Amino acid sequence: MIEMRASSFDQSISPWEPRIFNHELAPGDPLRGGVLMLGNFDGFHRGHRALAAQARRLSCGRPVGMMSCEPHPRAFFRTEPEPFRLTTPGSKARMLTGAGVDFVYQPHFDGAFAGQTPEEFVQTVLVDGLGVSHVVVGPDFRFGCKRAGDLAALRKMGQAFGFGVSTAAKLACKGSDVSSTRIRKLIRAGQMAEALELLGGHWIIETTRGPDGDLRMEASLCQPCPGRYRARVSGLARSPLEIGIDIETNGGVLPRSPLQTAERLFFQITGQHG
Ligand SMILES: Cc1cc2nc3c(=O)[nH]c(=O)nc-3n(C[C@H](O)[C@H](O)[C@H](O)COP(=O)(O)O)c2cc1C
Ligand SMILES: Nc1ncnc2c1ncn2[C@@H]1O[C@H](COP(=O)(O)OP(=O)(O)O)[C@@H](O)[C@H]1O
Repeated sequence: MIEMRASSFDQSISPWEPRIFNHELAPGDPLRGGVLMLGNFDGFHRGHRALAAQARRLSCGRPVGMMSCEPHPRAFFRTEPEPFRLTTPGSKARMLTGAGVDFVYQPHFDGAFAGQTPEEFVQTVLVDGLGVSHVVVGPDFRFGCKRAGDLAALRKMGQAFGFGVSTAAKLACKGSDVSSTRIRKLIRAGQMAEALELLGGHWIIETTRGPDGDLRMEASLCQPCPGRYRARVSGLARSPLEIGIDIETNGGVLPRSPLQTAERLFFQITGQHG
């Protein structure tokens, strides 16, 4: 376990958003041969960012990718009360900006995908489908049918198939691991400042405009306590960069400054008022 420091991740590279796809890579695709991080990466918190920094350090110019299943396995298996997600695919891509991640492999998580044995997943997805040269996982990463595969199994298969496997110590804050579950609890409990610290300083939420014209958080997103938050909004030519937003109990989002009309808006929450 490594205790978190104020600026322990590298935000300096890849200012663009990653390429997102859910299919295998054709022979000759420049993304084949990459370094792939495995997990779900909901929220892309500072533990995830530490893993991404490690993948980037190992890459030596090879593409860096992230696997991120859709829907989230916890939604598929109904092991988490909804709504729980910290990121939608769109907001996760924005959270990834600047983190040095070139692509997101986003397979559809269904019964057939979940039913693959660890060996089938490695052979079909990692080796044949993506042609990975290296994978990076946290020490507790599990994969394959009934979560049968672990780090030791992955290392063994890496040797057999000729790809490298690296891990990183879990990043911790105040003595406990940084995790998506911990951040969800903080957000629900109204402890936004601490949640934002673990997320790396900001949380990007996706909103859509309902038939009544009001903005609402995407239904799958974890609901913060109602209240006023500081936010930045991007992609609107004539709108202020920094605004206040009120988040209501039902996930309604009311900007405190007039904004141009848009069907879909991403707000980067940076703090809470009062
Ligand atoms: C090929 C593959 C198959 C999986 N099959 C299962 C499964 O049968 N049961 C399960 O709970 N999770 C399965 N998972 C999901 C992961 O183990 C998943 O990350 C985990 O359930 C949720 O992780 P968390 O509890 O660490 O958030 C599978 C993942 C992969 C990549
Ligand atoms: N605090 C952390 N430090 C380092 N790696 C982490 C941390 N939290 C998760 N990981 C790793 O990141 C990958 C994605 O983890 P995931 O299970 O999606 O996140 P979480 O555990 O936060 O729900 C996995 O390989 C996991 O082991």
